[in-house]
Amino acid sequence: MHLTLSHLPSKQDIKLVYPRTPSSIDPNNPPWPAFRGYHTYSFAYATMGHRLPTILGKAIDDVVETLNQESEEDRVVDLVDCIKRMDELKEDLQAHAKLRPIIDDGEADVALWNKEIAKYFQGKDFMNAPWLFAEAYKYRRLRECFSVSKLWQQYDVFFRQKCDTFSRSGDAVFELSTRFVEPFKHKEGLSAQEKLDAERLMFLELTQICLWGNSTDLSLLINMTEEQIKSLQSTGGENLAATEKNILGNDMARLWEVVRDLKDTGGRIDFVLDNAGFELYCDCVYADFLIQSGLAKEVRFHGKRYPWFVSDVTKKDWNWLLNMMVYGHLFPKVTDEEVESLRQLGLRWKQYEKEGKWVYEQHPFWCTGYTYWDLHNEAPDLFLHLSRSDLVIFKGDLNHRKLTYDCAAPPSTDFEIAIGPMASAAGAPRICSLRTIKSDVVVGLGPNGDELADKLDKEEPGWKISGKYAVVLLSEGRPGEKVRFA
Ligand SMILES: O=P(O)(O)OC[C@@]1(O)O[C@H](CO)[C@@H](O)[C@@H]1O
Repeated sequence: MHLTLSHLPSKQDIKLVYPRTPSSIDPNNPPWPAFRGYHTYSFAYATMGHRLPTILGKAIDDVVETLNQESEEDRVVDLVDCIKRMDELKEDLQAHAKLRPIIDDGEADVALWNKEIAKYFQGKDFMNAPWLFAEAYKYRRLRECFSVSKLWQQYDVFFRQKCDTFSRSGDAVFELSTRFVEPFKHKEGLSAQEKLDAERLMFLELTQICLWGNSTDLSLLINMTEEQIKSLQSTGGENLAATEKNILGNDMARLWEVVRDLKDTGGRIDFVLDNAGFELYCDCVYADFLIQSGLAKEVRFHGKRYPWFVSDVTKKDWNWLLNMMVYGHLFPKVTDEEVESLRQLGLRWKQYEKEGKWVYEQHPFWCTGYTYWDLHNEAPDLFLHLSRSDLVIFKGDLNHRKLTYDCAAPPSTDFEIAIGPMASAAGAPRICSLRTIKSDVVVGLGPNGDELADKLDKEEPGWKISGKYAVVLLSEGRPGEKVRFA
């Protein structure tokens, strides 16, 4: 039957109003429209449909390599079961299966995961759940493949890749170690103002080194040649001056003022880490300067409890870096002086750890699907802990996505608005996001940011994922105010 309905009202052009009101925001409904895997031609789609299956395929290859080197039957059998579970996960991913609860494998985050799935993602699948959650969920399921095993619970499928990339970064590693092996000290005869100026210049250059150190993120650079890696990691002064123009939202001058004001007493600075290997090494060079110059008396590094988004830092990666610097033979064709510079640097960093000047931490919240808008509610202990810091530096793209709820906020949106409670809750610390832009969300570009983004969309398609551009954004927070929980 065919109805002719010519007298009904015409369809309305319904306009949703963004940002959503705070009470209607939840993990399935971010403040601005979510990125979802089914948005064909988006980076979310490319990641969910292509990058993640490729990453999983490579991870399976890694486990097979380990299996082929194993001799004990019980270990072999147990590892074969891990591979079966990984195969199932890959099938689920490719079939866009529904997101099931995480098996209770004794990890500290099981309840957080399953609560979020039950409350917001019942019936959702890998493609129609928000990209950030679906992607994080995949890494949690990968963890489960091993955590339910008897003998392979701590196995890291990405460990080989992380070590390889660092060992291919020799030029940049020695460029920095030979410059920073001697503890920081001022030239003779400088006035107080000249000393401060020298510290400011050093701080600004090291901030850029720490920022661009993030360019070599393994999950994106699967097929890079050594030459390409070298050019990305170039740490020379000229290169840094040229790259500053690629920082599209740049609060570095204010960042220096914040850090400078800590000088009298020496502050506490926290790094929420991103990638292992070269990026972590750059973070440590930066943190070393903060300690040496007296700007910080304590640096806390926050890493992941288990392998995460391919290259994120775990405690094992942290230990590996420091021990390789002191004892390793990673780099062929190096001079004795270069080896010694790296060893001295490694020894100094280990000493900081012994003295409690550097502390490595791994709160379970960092490996959940929640964005940092929920940190205050879902990890109050962590919020309280961060609120006592003088400055929390979030490294990299993923942390930036989590700070900003990974949604389509206009590029002109103020960073403080985009990060919600992490800026507005009482006691929120000062926050800085050091991020090379590698995915869709872009905020903090200033009043003309929307036009700038439109221009780049037209002239340089792919500018949001190339890692060529960056932001250094600061939120003042509400430090010193009493933290309150409802
Ligand atoms: O956080 P990082 O290392 O800077 O970048 C991580 C990344 O490569 O992987 C994610 C997509 O899979 C994105 O957040 C980003 O593109």
